[in-house]
Amino acid sequence: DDYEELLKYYELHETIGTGGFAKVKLARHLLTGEQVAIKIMDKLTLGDDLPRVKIEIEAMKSLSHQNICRLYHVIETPKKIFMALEYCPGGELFDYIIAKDRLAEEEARVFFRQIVAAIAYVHSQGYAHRDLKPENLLIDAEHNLKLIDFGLCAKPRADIWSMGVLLYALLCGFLPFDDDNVMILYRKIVRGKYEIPKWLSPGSVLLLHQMLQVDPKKRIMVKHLLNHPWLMHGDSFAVQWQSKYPLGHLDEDCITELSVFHKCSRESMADVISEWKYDNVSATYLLLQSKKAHGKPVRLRIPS
Ligand SMILES: COc1cccc(Nc2ncc(-c3ccc(C(=O)NCC(=O)Nc4ccccc4)cc3)c(OCC3CCNCC3)n2)c1
Repeated sequence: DDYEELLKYYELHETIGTGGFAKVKLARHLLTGEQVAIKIMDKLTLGDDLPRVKIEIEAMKSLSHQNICRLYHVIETPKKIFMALEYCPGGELFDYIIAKDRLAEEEARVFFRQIVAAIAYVHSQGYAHRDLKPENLLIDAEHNLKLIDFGLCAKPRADIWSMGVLLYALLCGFLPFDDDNVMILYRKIVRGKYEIPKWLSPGSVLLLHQMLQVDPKKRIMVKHLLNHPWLMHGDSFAVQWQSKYPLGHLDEDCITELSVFHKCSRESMADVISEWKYDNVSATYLLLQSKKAHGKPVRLRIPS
């Protein structure tokens, strides 16, 4: 059946989310013991969306960044597409903001710097996010943000306004433009007027004004956000948006552990990994790299 291949490498646990055309389940990768999110899509349900899904999966294979959920493994069967993705134990930023009512300016700044870094990186790879919202930003084990669910379109300008809405939600705990009636909501958006709560600092009010401009030409550009005074407040430095894990660089310890496990030379192991087939070798290498980044031993489990 369609799950046979998947269950060779993962043990499946509870469903952690259901989106439009996908279900996301928590799972554990057997060889490394690491938790992953398995995104399950049904080809029949996808219908005409299948080509777009394939394009986005190809795009995700080239997106490797500390603030973007990593793709580890793709398994395609007659009826299903499975994607093993980075699991974020902290859940959605949306729930985190609700639980805290709103974030202090310092915490909002740390998170917002990570959002700007992720978007600057996605743009540098020639993509734009289509659906920036607190539900699509997850919190990892080190309390860092990870961007998910890319709808890939080439309208980078659209992302600045969405980032302004996100920053407003972080600082205020509610949205700048909101209404149950979608026509009233639309009118509020094109009018561009929003409430400025008394707790907002003058610096944050100015930045929001620069991002929430109705006229896209008047909006601040991502490259000017990277060293914007509000983002640099305190002794911070400009946002370091480049990837810490460029695809070309392979980690020696992970190669060694994999070559010992597969009883082959380190050179041939490095060659196999560099093919980036997004099979179990890719998943095992990337999950070993993740273990190392989290201070865990770079070790594989002997299958029982
Ligand atoms: C602990 O409690 C909790 C509670 C909640 C979550 C977690 N953790 C947690 N970790 C990781 C994920 C995940 C990672 C990556 C991707 C992804 O990158 N997709 C990108 C992607 O598939 N593009 C794409 C490719 C082809 C076609 C179309 C698009 C998708 C999902 C997750 O999901 C749960 C959903 C639930 C609904 N809101 C969004 C998150 N949840 C944990």
